[in-house]
Amino acid sequence: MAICTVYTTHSLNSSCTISTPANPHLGFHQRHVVLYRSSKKSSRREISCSAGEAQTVVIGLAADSGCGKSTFMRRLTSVFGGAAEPPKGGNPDSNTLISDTTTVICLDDYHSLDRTGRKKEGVTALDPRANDFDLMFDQVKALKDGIAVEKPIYNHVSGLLDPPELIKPPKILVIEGLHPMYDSRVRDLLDFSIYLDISNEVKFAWKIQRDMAERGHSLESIKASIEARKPDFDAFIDPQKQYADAVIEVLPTQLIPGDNEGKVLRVRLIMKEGVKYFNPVYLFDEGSTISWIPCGRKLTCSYPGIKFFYGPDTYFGNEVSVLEMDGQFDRLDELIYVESHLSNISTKFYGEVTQQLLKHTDFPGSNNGTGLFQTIVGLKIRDLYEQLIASKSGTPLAATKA
Ligand SMILES: Nc1ncnc2c1ncn2[C@@H]1O[C@H](COP(=O)(O)OP(=O)(O)OP(=O)(O)O)[C@@H](O)[C@H]1O
Ligand SMILES: O=C(CO)[C@H](O)[C@H](O)COP(=O)(O)O
Repeated sequence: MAICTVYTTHSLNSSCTISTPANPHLGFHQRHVVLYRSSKKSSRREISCSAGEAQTVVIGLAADSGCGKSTFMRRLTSVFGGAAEPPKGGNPDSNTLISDTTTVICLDDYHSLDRTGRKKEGVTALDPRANDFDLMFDQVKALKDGIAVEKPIYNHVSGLLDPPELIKPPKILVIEGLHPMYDSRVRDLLDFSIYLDISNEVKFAWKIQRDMAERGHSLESIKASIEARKPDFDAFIDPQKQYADAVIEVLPTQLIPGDNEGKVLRVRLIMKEGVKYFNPVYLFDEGSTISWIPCGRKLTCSYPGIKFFYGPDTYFGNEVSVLEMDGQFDRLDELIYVESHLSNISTKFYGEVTQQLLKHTDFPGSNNGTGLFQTIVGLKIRDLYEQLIASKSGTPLAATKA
């Protein structure tokens, strides 16, 4: 029997106890979750429990708002099978998504200042002063150690901090949002990290598409909101990319000179070398530098065509491999031709990448490098998870993958 700690911000005047079922995956039996409150600050309380050997695998996904995190999460969850849903019977405005294997928590829930508070203090949500990194660290660590937490909820509808929700330790915990790699304590808990690096031109085009077409915002207000966030984005969000194991960089195409419409994209998958359980994907020949135009007999390409690049590089002083795709697919089923020339993609069967993309043609970016690379990173995360679990249980993994 070990002593475990539950971290909570729950606003109850008196303490109460909830029995929770054992978590079979972790071999962990948690006796009680204790909800209590002594002050407005987060509190911790020790309880009796027995912890098993296995741990939750923690993945960090960083990006600015409106840069495709939700879309990426939907692709990742799909790779593991099963749908991701908000906690059943909970707050309808919860930001959490739970599936059989993964729980995705949104780091907006660790805003320490609500909308009014930020306005009063004159800070944006990107500013570390508007976020509670102590609680974020305590709770991610607790979940990684197999301990349930009472996580706050930031309500994007009301702009208020709602009463917390119970999060049980999943097999894979994804922490997504503005700051998963900002605090070194939280960063050290990550088994793998991803940064979605959307260039200003493309971010603007996506924002217009969503906020103007779907949410009725004016062009001026979209421009003003991007400009207002930019200094804090540059200071606190963008620097996190130096820590990421994989970066998906989205830029305007180079196939159409002077294009800044953001419709045709040049997408780069930057993969750090030497990361445990992560072998970078390569095109044709590992370590070579390759430029490939696949358009011809096996791939239909209309203007402006498709161009791939693969090669070694350095990124913030780290050795990386870069795989790049510029352009878009006319026929998604023909992606199999490209897939068959990629190696280390961690598929379980021939054509799995193509199948995943065909399953979700309605997701934004399915016909270009954003969808292709998000899907590949999803497969690499599945592989990393399986290798981590096998290494802990001492079971060798069957060598099957492409
Ligand atoms: N790969 C893509 N290609 C084209 N447009 C995209 C792509 N990914 C995202 N978008 C656009 O950006 C919008 C936001 O995407 P998504 O909801 O995935 O981002 P998010 O980072 O989760 O946003 P938020 O943090 O604001 O909830 C989409 O509605 C779409 O208009
Ligand atoms: O950058 C953001 C992350 O999604 C949001 O702007 C932040 O969470 C504040 O939310 P809201 O604008 O709903 O008050």
